[in-house]
Amino acid sequence: MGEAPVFFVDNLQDELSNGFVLKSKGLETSTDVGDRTFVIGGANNDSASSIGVQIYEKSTGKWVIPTVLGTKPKPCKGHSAILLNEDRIMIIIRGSTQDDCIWFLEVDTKYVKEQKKVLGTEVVAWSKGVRGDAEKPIVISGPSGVGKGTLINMLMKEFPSMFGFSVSHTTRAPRNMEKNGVHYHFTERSVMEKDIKDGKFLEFASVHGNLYGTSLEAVEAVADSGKRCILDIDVQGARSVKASSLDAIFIFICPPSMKDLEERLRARGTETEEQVQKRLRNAEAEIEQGKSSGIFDHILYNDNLEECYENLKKLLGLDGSAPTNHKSSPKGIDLPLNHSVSKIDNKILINCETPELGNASKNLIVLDVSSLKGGAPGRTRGLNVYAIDSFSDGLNGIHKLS
Ligand SMILES: Nc1nc2c(ncn2[C@@H]2O[C@H](COP(=O)(O)OP(=O)(O)O)[C@@H](O)[C@H]2O)c(=O)[nH]1
Ligand SMILES: Nc1ncnc2c1ncn2[C@@H]1O[C@H](COP(=O)(O)OP(=O)(O)O)[C@@H](O)[C@H]1O
Repeated sequence: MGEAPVFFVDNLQDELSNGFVLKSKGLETSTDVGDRTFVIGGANNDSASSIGVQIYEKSTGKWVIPTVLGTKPKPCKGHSAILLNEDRIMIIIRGSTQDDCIWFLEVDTKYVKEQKKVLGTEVVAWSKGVRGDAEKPIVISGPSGVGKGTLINMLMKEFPSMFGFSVSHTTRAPRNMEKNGVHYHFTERSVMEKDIKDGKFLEFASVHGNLYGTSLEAVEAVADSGKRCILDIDVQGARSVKASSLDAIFIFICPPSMKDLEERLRARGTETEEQVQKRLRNAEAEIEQGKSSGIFDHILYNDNLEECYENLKKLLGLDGSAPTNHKSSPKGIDLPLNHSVSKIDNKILINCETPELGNASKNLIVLDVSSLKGGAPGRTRGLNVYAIDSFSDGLNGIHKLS
């Protein structure tokens, strides 16, 4: 359990500093980042704010509507905004569900800067805040027919509550047993190319003559289910993920020999002769990349399937020698609609008015943002939350919300 924050409740910062002032019936905030002002919120719609983003450039006096990447928070009854490290704005949603109240609007992070270059427009990116350090996603690559799918299915079957599969998009035609939305999102090339242009993909690549890609939504859907995300992607995709801020474990699966690989690919019976030849031609280069590119943390040889599977589980700390370190996703925080927000160093202090106990009574929630990890396009992890039950007669106890 981390050290509870040491501070004195009575020297809270004035609530009116940058970003805390709620405008237009509390549904909009404005936060200055350098010479730009980020106005977050939106038109009132059934007394809920659509959480839009507008940027006011002081130097030009112009308003800019940025491209907004990532899944944004649901419409809400208002929010507080707190600038962190000049590159992201923490948003605390009022009156939201427990696990949906902390979000980060990234305005100048590495990922946003990259996407600005790719898209050629002003960009901001949403990243949902999650508590604790969930398990890193797992990227598994390897030549066609090596056994990636077989090994992943074994993991998902043995640990159904622990792992979730990132369902890729592809322009490839479905195989007999493949279901749309389960094995892949089978997609028209024009649709996929538009979504890529709109920044909806974490990575994409042309593989064996078809387009494949991992949408941000696919990764987030697994994270939201509280499971550890498994991505089955090619070496090009692994290279892109490695360069992104999605902190993952990279595993390359090698065949015992090219002869074995050819036998397996043919025995699977899912490709035409031409496709088999193309995949085998690509396999040699992929294996070379897998071994020498430095992308992969681990290289596993899939000779005997059971042995390879045991080695994979050992890599993931699942071989029974260590307690399975699967942490059930911690609960969110119970934020009442009425709260005020202050910041002291890396501590965000949320004063929760508890009218039912009279105005004198206050609960304090402290968010420790000193060890944040990850961020868009994935989740922002490492948020530590403490609750301090304080009544008019002084502090009544500090405890970390587990
Ligand atoms: N970059 C990238 N590669 C992918 C993605 N989904 C699948 N692939 C890779 O595309 C290649 C072909 O996949 P598939 O057609 O299912 O054939 P398989 O490898 O024989 O199972 C494999 O190397 C996959 O790892 C993706 O979302 N992105
Ligand atoms: N260790 C192994 N020994 C023999 N056959 C295997 C082994 N691993 C997988 N296979 C078989 O090889 C074929 C390709 O496996 P698959 O999981 O589809 O590969 P990938 O997903 O990497 O293309 C399948 O028919 C599978 O049953």
